[in-house]
Amino acid sequence: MAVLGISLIVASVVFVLLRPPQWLMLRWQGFGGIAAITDGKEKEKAADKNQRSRDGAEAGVELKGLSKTTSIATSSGTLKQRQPPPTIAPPVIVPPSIEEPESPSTPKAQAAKPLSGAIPSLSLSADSASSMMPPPPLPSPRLSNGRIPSLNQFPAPNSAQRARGPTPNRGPAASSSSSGLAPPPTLAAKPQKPSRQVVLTPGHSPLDWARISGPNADLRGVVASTPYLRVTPSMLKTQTGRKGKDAWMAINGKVYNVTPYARFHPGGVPELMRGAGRDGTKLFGEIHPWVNYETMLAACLVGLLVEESDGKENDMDQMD
Ligand code: HEM
Repeated sequence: MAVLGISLIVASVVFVLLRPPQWLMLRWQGFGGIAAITDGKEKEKAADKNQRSRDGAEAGVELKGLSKTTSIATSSGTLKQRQPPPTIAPPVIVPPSIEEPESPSTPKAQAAKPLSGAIPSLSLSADSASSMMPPPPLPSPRLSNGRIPSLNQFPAPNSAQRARGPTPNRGPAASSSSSGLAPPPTLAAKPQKPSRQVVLTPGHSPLDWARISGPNADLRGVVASTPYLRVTPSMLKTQTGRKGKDAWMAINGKVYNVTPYARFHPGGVPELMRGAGRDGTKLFGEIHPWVNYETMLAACLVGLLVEESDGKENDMDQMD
């Protein structure tokens, strides 16, 4: 029984091989893998070419005319050989010199001749490169000074990330234009200028001044029982620190005796005396507006700066 079944299968296979049905032929044609052989001469020729095409298929040779209708010609009445479907060859470049004119009436399989055994390969010649992706753009032209322009500024000057309008003033460090981490400007910010401080004599440091000008200290230079005075500009003008008199200075409406503080002044005595006998509010604010003069000179407060007429009408002792 098994022998009978195997025999039937073998007979079927032999029959299909010898007389392949039409639908099977079309499918093979779709794969481009069958060629017709018309006579015995061509049969041998094709067999030889098939062998070479199988060898050359891996090398990228092309079978021409395979998409055209082919049939198994039986002009001689003999069963013709059928070549197996070749492997799908990768796209190759066929030089025009090996193209042969085809007759439209006699489609036939034709294996492309191998290029003298050489394996076709892609080349980067000018012709082939023209159909490829264009190369990346060349770098920007050099500047007049020969240097390649670079993005040393981020964001770029024309970037949308850059704020419009003039560059905001971020304090003294903004002039360097390289640091955006400068502290925000405040009224207490200290400008970056060369220091004009002087070397204080021993015993005249800020700590020494804080010690001697404590809460209970009285450094006004007047009789201890004297109340706060109403100081007119003419009175203030006489207190210049010369001719044995103390130096008074008005700052924001308050009059201080700055003589005790002079040798403790970090800016030096001459600088301090520039405001002696006058209203030094503007001068003081131009140099060091951050200095807490009210606390430092609390023990030196003489009185209040008043108008000239107020000083004449009222007695200085009546000042509160
Ligand atoms: C209005 C007259 C004054 C002038 C012309 C003057 C001038 C100066 C100058 C030039 C400096 C050095 C600034 C620097 O570091 O380069 C300085 C520092 C200083 N002055 Fe005056 N000063 C005056 C009044 C005062 C008064 C009344 C006080 C008292 C509260 C005072 C307290 C200080 C302090 C504490 C410093 C050190 C500031 C710091 O290190 O930041 N100055 N002054």
